[in-house]
Amino acid sequence: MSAIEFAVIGGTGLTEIEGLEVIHREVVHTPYGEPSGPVTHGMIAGKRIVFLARHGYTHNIPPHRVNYRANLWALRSLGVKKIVAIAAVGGITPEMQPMRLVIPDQIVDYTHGRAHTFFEDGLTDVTHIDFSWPYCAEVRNALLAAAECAKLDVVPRGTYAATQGPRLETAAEITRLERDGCDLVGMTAMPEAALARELDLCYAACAVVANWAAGKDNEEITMDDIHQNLVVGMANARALLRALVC
Ligand SMILES: CSC[C@H]1O[C@H](OP(=O)(O)O)[C@H](O)[C@@H]1O
Ligand code: HPA
Repeated sequence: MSAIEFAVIGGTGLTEIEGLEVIHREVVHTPYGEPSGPVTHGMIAGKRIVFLARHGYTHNIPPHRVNYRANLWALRSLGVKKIVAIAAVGGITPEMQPMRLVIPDQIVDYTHGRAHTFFEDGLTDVTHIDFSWPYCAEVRNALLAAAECAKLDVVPRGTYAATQGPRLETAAEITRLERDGCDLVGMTAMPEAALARELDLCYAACAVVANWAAGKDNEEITMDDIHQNLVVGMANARALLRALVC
């Protein structure tokens, strides 16, 4: 069988890839415990990919409880080298309008208490990865090229603020994130991106703006609005994934 081209980690609004020709689902056990669910092997536009739903296929695992280490370890154990993460986010700066796709290029980590490294068991020399550029250029560039090829509107950069959740932020917290230089806010980029780097996996993300972040318009943030925006945004994200393998 052909090699896996890349893995997709789907998040809120993408617990399966419509149009994916499923080959089989594989339960993978790891030294770090169980991943969020079985890994789905499938074909998209004639290429082999694997898919994993970050919050579980029934979307029941909150962001601070995702076993990020098991997810990344499982994908690598299957031979995955490249990962596209799909992530719903709140938009902070004016370009980051609901339903838009963004290919972020930076992260600020505000999470705490998550298992965030593979290098802590004392079995290897103390290891400090370079994380100056947290997203892998090769997959980022492939996403940008796919967007151009499919004529999809994407914002080509943005700083992702990773918050702890599961609650949404206060308006004052969003003001602080904006002051810190953040454009987008979500709850899952960390430790996911850093763990991918620790395993030498080429990892980049497509963020889908689900709502204006707290205080950015005068409306209450409702899950109904988020879901409606994600229906449109995720359809574009799926088109981007198809273009990635065309
Ligand atoms: C209000 S939805 C918040 C939820 O959606 C994002 O998940 P993901 O990054 O997996 O798409 C965000 O990080 C939160 O977990
Ligand atoms: O406003 C938000 N904040 C944090 N995470 C999110 N994921 C979607 N929207 C948001």
